[in-house]
Amino acid sequence: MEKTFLMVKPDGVQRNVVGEIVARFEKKGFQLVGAKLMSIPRELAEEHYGEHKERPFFGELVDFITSGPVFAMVWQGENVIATARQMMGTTNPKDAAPGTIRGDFGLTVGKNIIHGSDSPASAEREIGIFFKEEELAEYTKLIDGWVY
Ligand SMILES: Nc1ncnc2c1ncn2[C@@H]1O[C@@H]2COP(=O)(O)O[C@H]2[C@H]1O
Repeated sequence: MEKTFLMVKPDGVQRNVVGEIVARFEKKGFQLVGAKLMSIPRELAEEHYGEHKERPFFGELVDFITSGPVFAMVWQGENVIATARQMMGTTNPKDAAPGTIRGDFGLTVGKNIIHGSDSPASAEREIGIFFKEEELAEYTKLIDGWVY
């Protein structure tokens, strides 16, 4: 079963939408296998956003993601990487469709509420950066028979 890394960014935590975001993925049928509220150390933020190192907004991005606690999560389910990105909406909330997380809660690309892995390789890398093996729960939900 596919896993992805999702993170409510500092703006989402401050704006009290953690519960609503978790509820959306739960209601969709995905399974939460790991979660924690945490402050990201600068080095971890730089590693997480390493692919953007040469971008002009890199410093701003790292400053922002370390500016307050984030809610880091691992979710599991069929096609969860792509489906979660659809549920998040486009990176820039100004283009995100209503009904998506960024479309409903965000206004600017710098404060776009949520991050989600964009491929199986980045999901594996990001889960490994943020979570230890023992922080992830493997369990069965009886309701899965009504989801799949
Ligand atoms: N022009 C920009 N200025 C500031 N931040 C940006 C810009 N473009 C992209 N980003 C951020 O860079 C982030 C990289 O991955 P995220 O999906 O977390 O969401 C992206 C945006 O929040």
